[in-house]
Amino acid sequence: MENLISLVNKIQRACTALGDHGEGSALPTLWDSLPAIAVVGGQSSGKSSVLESVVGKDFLPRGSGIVTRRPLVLQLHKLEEGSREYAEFLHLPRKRFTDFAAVRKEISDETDRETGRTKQISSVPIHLSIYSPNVVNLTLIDLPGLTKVAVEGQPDSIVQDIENMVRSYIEKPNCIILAISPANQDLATSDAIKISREVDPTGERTFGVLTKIDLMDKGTDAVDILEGKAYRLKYPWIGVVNRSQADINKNVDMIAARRREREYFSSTPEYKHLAHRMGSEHLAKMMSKHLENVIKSKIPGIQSLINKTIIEIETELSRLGKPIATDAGGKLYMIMEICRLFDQNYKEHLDGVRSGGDKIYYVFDNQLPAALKRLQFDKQLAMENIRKLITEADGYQPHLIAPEQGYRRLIESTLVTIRGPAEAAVDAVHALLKELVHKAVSETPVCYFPKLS
Ligand SMILES: Nc1nc2c(ncn2[C@@H]2O[C@H](COP(=O)(O)OP(=O)(O)OP(=O)(O)O)[C@@H](O)[C@H]2O)c(=O)[nH]1
Repeated sequence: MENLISLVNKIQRACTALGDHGEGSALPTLWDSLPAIAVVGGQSSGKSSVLESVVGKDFLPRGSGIVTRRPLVLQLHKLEEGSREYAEFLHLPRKRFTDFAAVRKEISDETDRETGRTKQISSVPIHLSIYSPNVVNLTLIDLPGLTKVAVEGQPDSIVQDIENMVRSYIEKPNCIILAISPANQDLATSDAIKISREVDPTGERTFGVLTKIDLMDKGTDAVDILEGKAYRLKYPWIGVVNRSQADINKNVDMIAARRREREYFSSTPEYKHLAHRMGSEHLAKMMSKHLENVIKSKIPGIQSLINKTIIEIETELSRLGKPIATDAGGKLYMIMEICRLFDQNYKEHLDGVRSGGDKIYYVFDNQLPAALKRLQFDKQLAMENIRKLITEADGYQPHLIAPEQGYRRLIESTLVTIRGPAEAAVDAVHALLKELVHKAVSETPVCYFPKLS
């Protein structure tokens, strides 16, 4: 079963390498059909903290304002006990990061590379794989935090842009939504619950996570929510207690934080009875199990989509013809070869080896003579007209030998009459030659020709 998640991880990486980020990709998109878990929530709701707790490592950029500005596809791979943990980015294939502070820096730098050092966002994801004995196999997508107002340096559209980006991920039926809401705020105002209700009204694929339980006002607790009495979702709510800002400042490590979280739930009287299904470790295990089940149910569909895509791409490849040589000599040879093949086909069409050349003969043998016959030469060459033209041509001078000027005028005026049919014949032959060029192009096996108009 664990292999299923790794398999989907590999397919996701292949999609990104091929530029498939879902809708809008040039190729048929496979990305959209792969199940994934997207983490959504308002800014400072605790998304990064949840992700770090699940991984058990400090590795996400922190700071005030908007920090996550590109989707982060985080693939967790479980290693055998005792193995050394490391991280890898898809955009830096052969580089292993063992220092997680460097991972954090690379996420920031890579975000800046795409968006510039502005506070803009981009929907092109960063792919990070973490290999560790302390993780479960899981793929999570961290998305920018939903916000209500643009801060300085951001366009007014940022609020809507973030919402659109988040929506584009979570509205896909294959997306499992991890909706993060802070317990110290009224759930009715939770951005995560609001947006996930819109895209998943039945709650089939939404998991509610309640953070900051330790920060609730004295005398209040989250028992009603965690027991599913208030804000019922299809799956039970999971409460977590992440590191506070003071803990982060004091460099409290994640393992200690997880231990403290366990102790918090098992020793707080209100939550004792729920302790077995609370906390980041439980969250990670449950999401991994759920992801596996979803993948299992989607495998036949994914398989048939891959097969269909392979067939489509192979057809496209064979339509494109032989691969093009990379060196100048090879390219020149290929161009000459294509020209030669085209030339041969075209000539065969004209010569009658292939069809089409006979239509040109028909124009001269039938169309043009028929049109000429329809002209009224009788009127043009009537004695009366000839006499008039000849007389007018010489003016007051008597013609001595032959009325040369008159003959010329007569021939010129007759030629004007046949101009129309002659031009129609030229146009017809031109159209036929173009048609033969198209035919010869389509019959030339290597189709690298620019589209002929
Ligand atoms: N005490 C306590 N503090 C928490 C908890 N969860 C998060 N925090 C603190 O809340 C602040 C915001 O948490 P983050 O994890 O950065 O929130 P975020 O949603 O990723 O924020 P953005 O990236 O800005 O959208 C940090 O100072 C955390 O230490 C919690 O369960 N308990």
